[in-house]
Amino acid sequence: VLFAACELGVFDLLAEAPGPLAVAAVAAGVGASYHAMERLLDACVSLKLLTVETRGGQAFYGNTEMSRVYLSRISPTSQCSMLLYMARTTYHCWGHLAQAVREGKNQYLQTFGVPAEDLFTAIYRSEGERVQFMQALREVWSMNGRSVLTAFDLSLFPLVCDLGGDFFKDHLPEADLYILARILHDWADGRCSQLLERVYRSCKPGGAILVIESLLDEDRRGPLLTQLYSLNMLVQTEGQERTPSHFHALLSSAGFRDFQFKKTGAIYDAILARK
Ligand SMILES: C[S@@+](CC[C@H](N)C(=O)[O-])C[C@H]1O[C@@H](n2cnc3c(N)ncnc32)[C@H](O)[C@@H]1O
Repeated sequence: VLFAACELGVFDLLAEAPGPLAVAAVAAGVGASYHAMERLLDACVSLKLLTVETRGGQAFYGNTEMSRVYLSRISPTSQCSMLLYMARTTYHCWGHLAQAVREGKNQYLQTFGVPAEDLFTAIYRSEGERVQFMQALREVWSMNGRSVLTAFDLSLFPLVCDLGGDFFKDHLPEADLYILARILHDWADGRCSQLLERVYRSCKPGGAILVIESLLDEDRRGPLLTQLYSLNMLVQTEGQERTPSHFHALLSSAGFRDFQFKKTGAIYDAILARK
């Protein structure tokens, strides 16, 4: 329901309207069937995605505060691109979850007919898909960027490296701080170790690595969102979400020390380790 309402532009139309709109106006505004739109809007109301008020026997629909802030494209904290990416890509991969659990691997071949030996060739299987994924990735930082970047005092590290090129093969520049946000969760332990060892070798003495990921509780009993992300990593990548001690083991075997982690209380958490 959420995906369809986003895809149809219902939240955008309501965000730009001077006030709540009747079904006919919404259906005409987004080019949809009246009767079908009425059902979608009513489901959105029950899901607390929309408000409804009745005047003169007619229902008028508007955005809830949450929809206004996160679901309309004109909002600076919009999450629309991520929702569209989830609707068009992630959701389809989840349809093969049972098979992913049987095989222990992602479902690009079954879902989209593309082999996933080279993971990001499958993820970026068309230019449109690459652009959609990039736009989607950016959005979360409008909500969660501040909490991960203020988790530690980063003023000690003047030269920061955002890894580009092919980080498994290309030369990595020397820097005081390397930020790996949502990178390690794409990869199995062996590939993570390979990358972390490369980062360690390039890192200046006294420098650090900042890993930004959604951390599982040490006993793996939660948070539910992170457990679901970990299943998402199964259907879409070669990786998983990890506990702090799992990250500690990976980082310390690459040479890093002084491991610290901070749970931010939001989706993504932060880990800092020093060379
Ligand atoms: C889940 S995204 C995270 C992107 C960004 N750090 C963020 O948090 O928004 C993983 C990123 O890793 C990049 N990537 C995958 N393989 C790579 C490689 N071999 N070298 C460099 N970047 C790579 C992808 O292009 C993608 O942008």
